Amino acid sequence: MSHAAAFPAPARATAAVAARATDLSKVYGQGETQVVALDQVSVEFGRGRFTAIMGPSGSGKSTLMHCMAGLDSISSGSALIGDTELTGLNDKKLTQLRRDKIGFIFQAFNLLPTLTALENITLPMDIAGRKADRDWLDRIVSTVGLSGRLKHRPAQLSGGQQQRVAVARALASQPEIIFADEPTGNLDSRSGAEVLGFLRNSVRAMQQTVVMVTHDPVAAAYADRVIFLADGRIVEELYEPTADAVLDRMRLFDAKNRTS
Ligand SMILES: Nc1ncnc2c1ncn2[C@@H]1O[C@H](COP(=O)(O)OP(=O)(O)OP(=O)(O)O)[C@@H](O)[C@H]1O
Repeated sequence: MSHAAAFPAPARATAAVAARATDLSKVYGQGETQVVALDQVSVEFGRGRFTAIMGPSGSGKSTLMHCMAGLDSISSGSALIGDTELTGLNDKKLTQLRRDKIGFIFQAFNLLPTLTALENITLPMDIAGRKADRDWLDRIVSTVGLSGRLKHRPAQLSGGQQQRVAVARALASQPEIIFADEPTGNLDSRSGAEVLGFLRNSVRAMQQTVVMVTHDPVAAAYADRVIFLADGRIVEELYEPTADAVLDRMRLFDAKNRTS
């Protein structure tokens, strides 16, 4: 009997996928003020892959990320993190899932000002009552280039360094998936490149799964794959993107929008 036959297809498919949306819809409001923010979106985020989500303002990028991360409820369809279906989880279970399986990186670094860099990095694990794996932590801290800065407080760090602390914090617990919302939006291009390079490294060297919302074609080019949203639907995908290829697609969508 072949190995393929020994492992049923759904189990193998699940193992390679860190998160999945199936016919996911999100509707805000009712009646005349109703907005369909996501319209039956189906997408898989492969484990150990770096995916960028792009699209015009209002196309549903943040909504997709928030629904997948259990930060917002979904109207219909399903959203899975690993094998866990988010719909039906109560608030306590959702909080646990976010804490244990998901890492977050936001545009505003969201560090606690009174804690040192190291304390910020280990905070989520401290709250969860989990001990950070020392070797893993050392590896993250040295890869992210913060070894000499661990006792500094956020105000004593540059924007790029602060965001690298936030990236290290997201990586510390080796989450199933990291969601990054415009992680370089507040950074100059050099600091942004450092943060993105580090995120890409964490995918290559540590098999981390990263999903990142961005408006920036240069940032998107760090990803393995770019998904384009328009009006709450996935309209295009690009693998191994270059900034130029991403820019071309964006221009194409703009032109289509102007003529439709
Ligand atoms: N809480 C809410 N209540 C009502 N409508 C909302 C809410 N949040 C988002 N929307 C609407 O849903 C649609 C998708 O919004 P979303 O924030 O996901 O877009 P986006 O692609 O992330 O935009 P941007 O690039 O501007 O951040 C928009 O039309 C928005 O106005």
